[in-house]
Amino acid sequence: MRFSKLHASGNDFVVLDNRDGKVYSFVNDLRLDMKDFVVKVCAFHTGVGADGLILIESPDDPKNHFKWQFFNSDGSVAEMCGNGSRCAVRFAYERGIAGQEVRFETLAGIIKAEVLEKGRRVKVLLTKPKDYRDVTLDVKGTRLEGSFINTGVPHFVVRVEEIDSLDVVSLGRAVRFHPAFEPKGTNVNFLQVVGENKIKVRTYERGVEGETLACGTGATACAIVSYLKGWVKGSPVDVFTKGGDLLRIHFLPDLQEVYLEGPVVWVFDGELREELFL
Ligand SMILES: N[C@@H](CCC[C@H](N)C(=O)O)C(=O)O
Repeated sequence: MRFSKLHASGNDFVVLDNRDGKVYSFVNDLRLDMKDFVVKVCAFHTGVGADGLILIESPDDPKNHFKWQFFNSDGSVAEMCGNGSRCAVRFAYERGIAGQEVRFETLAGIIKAEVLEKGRRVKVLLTKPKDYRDVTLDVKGTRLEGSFINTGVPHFVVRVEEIDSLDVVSLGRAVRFHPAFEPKGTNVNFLQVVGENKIKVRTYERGVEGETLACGTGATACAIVSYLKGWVKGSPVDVFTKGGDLLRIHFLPDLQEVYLEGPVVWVFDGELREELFL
């Protein structure tokens, strides 16, 4: 089973072309379910290793170039993934599934994207931010006065003064499973303002259950909350990620359009063997 490995600012994904349904046949023939398949493929050391897995499928509406199924590395399905979108768009562009302007179907709605620099950069029009509210939590003896916002998937955002020394995994896990966000939980983002229209972000990701090197919808959530709180002046906001890459978040003043832009790397192509699943 052919696969490709791409990463967007260190948020890495296994991408498979499932337009002919072959991935489902492969999984069924092995008497697996998709969750088992995803967990084994995404496992570091014993699998390919990735934060998530993306299936590229034929669109329901022919006006769109493709539909995707997005899975976190724990096998859970997420409605959307900003960095995964950038990888999926690069894959579709290089495989001739789409041109420079791309439209694809997700559980969060139709996502439009633009291919830049022959796919080495991709700019994605995310879903309109929604469900914005302030949230105060007491976790592990710490009071977190933050905000909740949905930028395609749910995000909790809190500003801190010193981000590098933060125990993101411990605090992040406590917030991710907090009753305030039941039943589906939330991604957890910490941000530090590091300049005019510049923030640094670290993210504990739902479904990866750990800190990732970048989170696109998380970076966007932090940029939008920073704008709404007046911590930055406006668009574009530069987001420095854990992995060191810079993501650029563009948006209209009324937030009717919000874009995530950044680099994409196509790492390698490979072949999944059945023995991985035995
Ligand atoms: N890394 C992604 C977010 C992927 C989904 C997230 N883990 C969730 O389950 O909500 C991004 O770049 O947005």
